[in-house]
Amino acid sequence: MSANPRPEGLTSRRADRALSVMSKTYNMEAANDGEQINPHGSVCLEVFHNTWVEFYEWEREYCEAKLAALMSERRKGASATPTITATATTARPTSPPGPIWVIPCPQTIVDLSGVLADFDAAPQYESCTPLNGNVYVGDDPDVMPFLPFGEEDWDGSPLPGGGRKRFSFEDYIGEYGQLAWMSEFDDPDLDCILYATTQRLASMSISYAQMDATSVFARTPRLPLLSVSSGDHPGLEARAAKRDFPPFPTLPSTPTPRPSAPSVLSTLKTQIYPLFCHNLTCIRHICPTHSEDTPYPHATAPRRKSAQLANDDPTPDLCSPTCYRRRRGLHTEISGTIPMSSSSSSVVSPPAERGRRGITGPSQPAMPDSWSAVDRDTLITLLELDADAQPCDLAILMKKSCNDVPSARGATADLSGVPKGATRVAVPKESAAAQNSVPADVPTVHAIQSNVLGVPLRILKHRRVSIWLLYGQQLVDVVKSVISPETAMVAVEVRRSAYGYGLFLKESVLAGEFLMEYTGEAILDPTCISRDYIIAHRQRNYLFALNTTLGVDSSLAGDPSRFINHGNPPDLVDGYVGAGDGIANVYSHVEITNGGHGVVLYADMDAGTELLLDYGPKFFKQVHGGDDDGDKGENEEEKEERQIALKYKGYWDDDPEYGEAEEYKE
Ligand SMILES: C[S@@+](CC[C@H](N)C(=O)[O-])C[C@H]1O[C@@H](n2cnc3c(N)ncnc32)[C@H](O)[C@@H]1O
Repeated sequence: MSANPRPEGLTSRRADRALSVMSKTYNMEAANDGEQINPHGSVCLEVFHNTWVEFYEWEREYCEAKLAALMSERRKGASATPTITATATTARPTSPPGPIWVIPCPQTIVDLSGVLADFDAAPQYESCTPLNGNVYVGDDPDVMPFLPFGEEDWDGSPLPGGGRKRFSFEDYIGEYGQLAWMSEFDDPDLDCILYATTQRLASMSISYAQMDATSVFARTPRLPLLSVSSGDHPGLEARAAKRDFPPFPTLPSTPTPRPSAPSVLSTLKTQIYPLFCHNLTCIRHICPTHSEDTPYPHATAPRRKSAQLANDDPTPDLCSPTCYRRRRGLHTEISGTIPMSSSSSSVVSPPAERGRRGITGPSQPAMPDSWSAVDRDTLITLLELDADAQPCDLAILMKKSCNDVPSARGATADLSGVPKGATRVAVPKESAAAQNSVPADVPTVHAIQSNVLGVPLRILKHRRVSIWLLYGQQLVDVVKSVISPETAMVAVEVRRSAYGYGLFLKESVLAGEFLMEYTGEAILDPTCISRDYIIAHRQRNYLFALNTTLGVDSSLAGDPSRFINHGNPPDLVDGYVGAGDGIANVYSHVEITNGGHGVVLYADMDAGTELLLDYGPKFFKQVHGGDDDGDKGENEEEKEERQIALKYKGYWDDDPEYGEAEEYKE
């Protein structure tokens, strides 16, 4: 592919030299320090050296392949488009002191021949790291991360009174202790190489402790290995947990896998639930106010058979045409209570059940072939929490076909009807009517749902189960992991819109349906304030109110919901000044989601529609400089009010249940 000569051997010659320098330095320093040469030291050095060489060889090929893949789509319709012929040469960063960094830096040469020249200029937008949940940042480090160029005026246009509005450098710099270039450079490639090295060494049965003991990797304060932290610098493992890796062999695949559903759910059952305050509004794991003991609810036998449950749903219209209940005519043809007996002639078995009966006689229905062991465990746990959960709700939660759920549900039950794996509780043999009534003194499925799953129906209908827990001072993802973020979110795409980019639906959604969570960095007030300068300068605000303590900012990390533009409230005749003509079709709500408060978005509309959310009355006036001289004309009180409005541009949820994030106050 490349017309340019590749620098064969260059990288490895340099790396060879580097190894010899490193070995000498290592041995010399160890000798100087009177240390014994660690027998693992040379192995660590050699593996590091080889990994370094391989990484940069791989990186060049990877970048070229990526470029080619990115261009292939464009080429299809653009045969005559001119191409760039050039070779980009990037040098690795030069060396700060330290044994590892005496390595002469190799050059990476990326061949750009064949890259199309006519890329469309994209609308301005902030780059963003993808997230599938809020990350708690709190306060930014005391380092100024952004230095606008001198020529970047407010927006390039003259102000009404003459002159041009410029970025307020002095105020902005005052927010930080030092400038970014004054702080030490953390090379992300070096973390990749180090991490891959440690994985390789581990596979050679060299333990992390042994690697650390060589001190090969820990000689400079910037490179503590694994969990070792020096000063404010987190160890390699802590850094690795917070980043995505490129797909270099032996690096963890991205995104970092979340704990699998069974382990999350069994943790919930055995470890977290007993510590969790049963009061839904309480966020403490050991709660001094609501101190009652709340044991994990006993699984109860289902009181209803699938066919009966089909009749319970008060909102049958929510079902799709493929719903098993529709196919069996249950919505329209059967009214009243379906007889309890499975031998009742009016109850038609779902296809899977019928098939099994034909072969094996009157045995249990089987798990559908497409269901994995994790699916099965998830279903069992959900049935343990609510043995009589609606099959259609389960189908939504599990993202499975409605038709599959009844047979899967049947397959989890043994003859007495208790889900397999559940703690058995004797179910008195009573009349059907008595079984259907909920005894007052037993923690019922409704109580269980209130305690564990939050508001049951709403959550079930909105495709998500979320729970908020503090466990051992850590925020723990619990049930939401059952549903992967991808499947819990409706299909959307980011396209150009009237205001830069916008977010559009790719599938129709129902009234009030859960769309997605607005994720980003959960930041505290001082960080909100220091980021205000950038917001005002770029005139793009991605900061959303979360609670009294935190804002969620998706300017640096977030999900596609960050592209939702503003729409005026439908009942506001003239809209807000400077806010365009669009009408809001999305509403937001602060709810308890996995790991803490989260902003969630709901909607009602057809595929292709652009999602628009009402940013609130003050947003455009105060964020987008309705005031001619910006901050200058404000007194302190006005400034504070503006900053608060900025932070809380979203809707306040004044429900006391979601009031304050106590854990962040401490
Ligand atoms: C959360 S971002 C929305 C995504 C943004 N359009 C982008 O391209 O990244 C909010 C910013 O979009 C712009 N915006 C959104 N809705 C707008 C509207 N109705 N009128 C003018 N600007 C709008 C403003 O710059 C606002 O600060």
